[in-house]
Amino acid sequence: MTAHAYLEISNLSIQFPKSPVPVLRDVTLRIDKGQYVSVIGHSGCGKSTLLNVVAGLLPATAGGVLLEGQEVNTPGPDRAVVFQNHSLLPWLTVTENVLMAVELTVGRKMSKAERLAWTLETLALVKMTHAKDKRPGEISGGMKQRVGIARALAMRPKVLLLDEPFGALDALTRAHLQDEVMRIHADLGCTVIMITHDVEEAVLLSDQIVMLTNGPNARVGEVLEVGLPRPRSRIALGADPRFLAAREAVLTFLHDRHAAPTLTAA
Ligand SMILES: Nc1ncnc2c1ncn2[C@@H]1O[C@H](COP(=O)(O)OP(=O)(O)OP(=O)(O)O)[C@@H](O)[C@H]1O
Repeated sequence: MTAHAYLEISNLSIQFPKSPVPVLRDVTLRIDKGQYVSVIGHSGCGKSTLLNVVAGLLPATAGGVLLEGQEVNTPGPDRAVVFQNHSLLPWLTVTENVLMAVELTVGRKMSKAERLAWTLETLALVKMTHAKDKRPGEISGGMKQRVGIARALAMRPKVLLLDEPFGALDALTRAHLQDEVMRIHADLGCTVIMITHDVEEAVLLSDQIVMLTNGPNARVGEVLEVGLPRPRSRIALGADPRFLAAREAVLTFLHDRHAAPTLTAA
């Protein structure tokens, strides 16, 4: 018998109750501790569904997920999710939004002062100290997403699950946040699974890119190892043949071999 990987998704199939076919079929992935893994595939192929199973928000129809050998079947602070739309509580300040997550998870054994210190430390990690007393309505979209990331990081999760975290941001803000997430990943060493539609983002950030085939019955079509050394600079990589080759491989998968269903049907 082979040893378990740090995070192991085994023969996972998901079928929603009223659907005649599974969304995902027989998905198997082995992810090492500290790896940054992106999942890419056409709209509707089941990326969020996969992430929700790892988060423990959705049960597997067949197969399952193991984290450090333990079966995942409920949500837990060891797996924190960041969604595309930050979902901050508008009546709480930035500090209070993060503090709430701390109080519900890692802060249970801390004093009030320790919880606040932990919260402020996490806000510093995402460079949001300057806006700690503002409410979500008073800060930009990019800043809200930073707070959403801080709220997840405040739990110091083993696995950070990012569901298109930069999808709603303009290109410049997006680039800044990608750089921040790369730095945080290097600093904290957490394992990351990120869903994205952006091929360059996937190559820039990831150790591994998991490409899903079109749904229903989506499966892992290919896994690309991105061997680019870290730390990575977007400027330097722009002309790096290894970066360009990785980008080309993902684009070929998505647009030649597994074109969007609407395109092939046309
Ligand atoms: N709770 C649910 N009940 C029934 N069907 C669902 C449910 N959630 C998702 N689906 C269906 O499962 C399929 C995969 O959805 P999912 O959101 O995982 O795709 P995705 O790859 O993340 O899409 P996108 O890139 O557009 O966000 C879709 O056909 C969707 O309609």
